[in-house]
Amino acid sequence: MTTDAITPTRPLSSADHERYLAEQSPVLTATDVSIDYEVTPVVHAVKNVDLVVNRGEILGLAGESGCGKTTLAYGINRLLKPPALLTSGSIAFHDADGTDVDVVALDGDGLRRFRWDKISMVFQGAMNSLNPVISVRAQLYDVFATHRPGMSKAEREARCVELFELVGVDPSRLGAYAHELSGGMRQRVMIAMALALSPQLMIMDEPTTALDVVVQRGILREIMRLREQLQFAVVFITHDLPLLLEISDRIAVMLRGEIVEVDVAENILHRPQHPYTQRLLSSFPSLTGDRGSFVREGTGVSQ
Ligand SMILES: Nc1ncnc2c1ncn2[C@@H]1O[C@H](COP(=O)(O)OP(=O)(O)OP(=O)(O)O)[C@@H](O)[C@H]1O
Repeated sequence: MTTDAITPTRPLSSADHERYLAEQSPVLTATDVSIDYEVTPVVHAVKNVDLVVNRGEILGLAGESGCGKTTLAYGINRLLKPPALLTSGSIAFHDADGTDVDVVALDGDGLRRFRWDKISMVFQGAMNSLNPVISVRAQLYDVFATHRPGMSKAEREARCVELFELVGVDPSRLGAYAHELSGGMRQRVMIAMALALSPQLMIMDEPTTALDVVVQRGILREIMRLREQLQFAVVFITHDLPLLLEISDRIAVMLRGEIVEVDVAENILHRPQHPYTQRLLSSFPSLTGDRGSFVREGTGVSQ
């Protein structure tokens, strides 16, 4: 049997997963989301994805490079640009104030207000996307000027200090320019910016991949501590499954644009259902005790 032969109408999951879902309250529900890149030939990057993100959880999104993780994240946050096109689906954001926001219908000011305020994103390679010619303080001030125009200068400064303390950077570095900060610090600053408006959901796309393991660990611990303290949900995207198993409440596994399995992390590790999940796990010998073949032999997606 090949993984191609398995076209579930919904991702594989377990009773534990259903129980977990039933006990949580969702912050975001994506239904039947499909995204194409309108190039020749068309790339069907995301195919009929259903995904629920619960308030305060860390949902890991796993899958090899090119499977559509980033495209899905951009779709959820309405950041797609041509040639990418959302061809089907609905995305509902369940605000803490009790209202539901139809994310697909947002535009103009409504969309600008929604992004960063409700859902923020730490992009792949974000640490290189700080503006090099203004201080990090000025960049944080910009976020407040756009989204919290009523804030006084003293309030902005106090919030900047608070944010730096939250992410473990000495507030004395607020006046620094990007090139004066280490990679790890820049990434922490990006996380501070993503936290600036207290979003209910943060999407993190390979936020620590470019960092060395010690710095990476420090930042991951910080993210886990922060989400406990501040109660935001995280969609954490990476191809690093062992890392996801450590930090996630649930994990969704993506293969060629589809979510093929979603479950609590414990079940993904010990009782994976889908052959691709099993293969992905076996490619990390440290997880299974066996020698992995996935990476070594490049036997990625076929059985
Ligand atoms: N601008 C584009 N034009 C055409 N195809 C694209 C474009 N951007 C991405 N794709 C294709 O869409 C598919 C999904 O890409 P995407 O970047 O979402 O995957 P990913 O899982 O996030 O991978 P990575 O971890 O490498 O970022 C891939 O086949 C990719 O080649």
